[in-house]
Amino acid sequence: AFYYPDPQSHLLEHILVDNWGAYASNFSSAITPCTNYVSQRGSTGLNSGRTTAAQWMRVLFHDFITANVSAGTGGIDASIGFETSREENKGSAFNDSFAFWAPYVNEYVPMADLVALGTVMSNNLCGSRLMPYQPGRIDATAAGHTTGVPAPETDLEETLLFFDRAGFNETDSIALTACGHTLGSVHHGGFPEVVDDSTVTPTNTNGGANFDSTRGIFDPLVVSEYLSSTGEKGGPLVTSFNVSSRSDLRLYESDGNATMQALLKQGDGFLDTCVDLFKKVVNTVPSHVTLKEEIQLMEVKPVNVTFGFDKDDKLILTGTIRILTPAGSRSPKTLEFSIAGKSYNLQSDPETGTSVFGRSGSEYGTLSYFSFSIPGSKARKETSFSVLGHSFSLQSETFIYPDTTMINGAIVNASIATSTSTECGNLKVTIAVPYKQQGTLAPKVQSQQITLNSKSVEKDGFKICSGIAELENVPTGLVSLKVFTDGKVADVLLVNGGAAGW
Ligand code: HEM
Repeated sequence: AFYYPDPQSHLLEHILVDNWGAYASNFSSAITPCTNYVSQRGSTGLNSGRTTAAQWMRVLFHDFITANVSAGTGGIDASIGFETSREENKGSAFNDSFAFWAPYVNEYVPMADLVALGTVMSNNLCGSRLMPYQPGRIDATAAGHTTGVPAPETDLEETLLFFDRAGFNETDSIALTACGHTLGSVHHGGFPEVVDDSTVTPTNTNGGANFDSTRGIFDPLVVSEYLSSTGEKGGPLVTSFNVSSRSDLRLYESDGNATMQALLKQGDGFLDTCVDLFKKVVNTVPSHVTLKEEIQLMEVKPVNVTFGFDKDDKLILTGTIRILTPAGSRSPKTLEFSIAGKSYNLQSDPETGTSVFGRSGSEYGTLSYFSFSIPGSKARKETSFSVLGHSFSLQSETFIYPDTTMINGAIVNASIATSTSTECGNLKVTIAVPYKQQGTLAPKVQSQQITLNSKSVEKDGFKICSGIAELENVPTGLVSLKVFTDGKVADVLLVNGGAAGW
């Protein structure tokens, strides 16, 4: 199958862009609306007083703040998953978030990239600016050695030391804390020393006391309400009945409120400041990690493109083209698809989706989809096709045949179509599988080889080689198969999106 521009960028672009409607990634729905709590269903969730979009940012903060930038250790590496029993990481955010993210982990998407992505999504969907996103983080295999997360009772000096260790000066620490504390709440359930039980009600069962009057909107309100002592007055870490729990007050006042005043003056520019600071946080990684290029939005994106065989066992090339139309423009009803000097007129599918990309004001971009099925006689031996002047590469020499490549429980069946002159035994097939692991809710990816039988069948001039393998356990998410010819990857197939609904 073909993933543009590559499997990793495709998967992450899908989460970022395909927000709602047809082919949506289920990632966005967790924080739609932004007050949503995804970890409990129905009225239990609605009345929980918890906010998934906020939890995701708190997870980022706790994974990040134990970074020691001068030693090059820690930062965004998902080590927080191993550290949830530490007193400094109390609260439900960590396990809730990792449980939701776990099905999205696979060979191309480590948990650490999802920790970063969670905050990017919270910014993108909940009223902030679109945040740039670079993948390439590497998951820690154990808890980090460094401890020390600021808690409500931590004194100012130590709080600033923790931030400094992670590369943040006083001004940026104040601003980052205000940016984080524009979403969500402090909960009596977890922090009774900050919030008393008066907040616990049938419609707020965990007793969430909000940081500002809009707990689901990324806005500068936390700053203005703090400075004017209106609304939530900066929230429980400013106003707590327990003076020693007023950590935000101590921090904001540490420079005589100069930073908070400056943030207020910025107006909506506060959002740009937050994006810059969050960018620094998500990109704080251990020194052995090099982040990759930013994920680029694809206005024209082929998805699910693969060679296969039709009911008469003839080769076909199938897939769907996704077109993003910005708000205010009309999405196309037809589309020209060109291959081998011939053009095909595609009709749009009835179902469309929407995206924060292409957004203008309160209107979203529209995603429309155009399915295609091209006879193999036209596509075979071609090395590319094109749509709206964008060219996409292809090959049909050796491919994983999706119809008979599947996973049932822990059993994998793989089929490879290749030239009739190839020996099945000369093809190498590997599978990378995410499994549960001890000590963290983050799955761990392991690879193994699939041996192909020497027996084969023929279809439309191809030899089909097959093999079966048993996995050590049932996968927790998407598995990736690769076929190699002469030591080079000839084709990749992503199988079994599962709960993540890839
Ligand atoms: C002095 C530093 C900080 C302290 C002492 C602190 C402390 C806390 C506490 C006690 C909570 C309540 C958690 C709960 O009840 O579930 C909380 C919530 C939160 N914190 Fe902080 N925090 C600090 C800085 C930050 C920073 C820098 C960020 C973001 C980058 C951040 C993001 C959040 C978010 C989004 C929530 C809401 C979580 C929810 O609603 O579930 N915090 N913080």
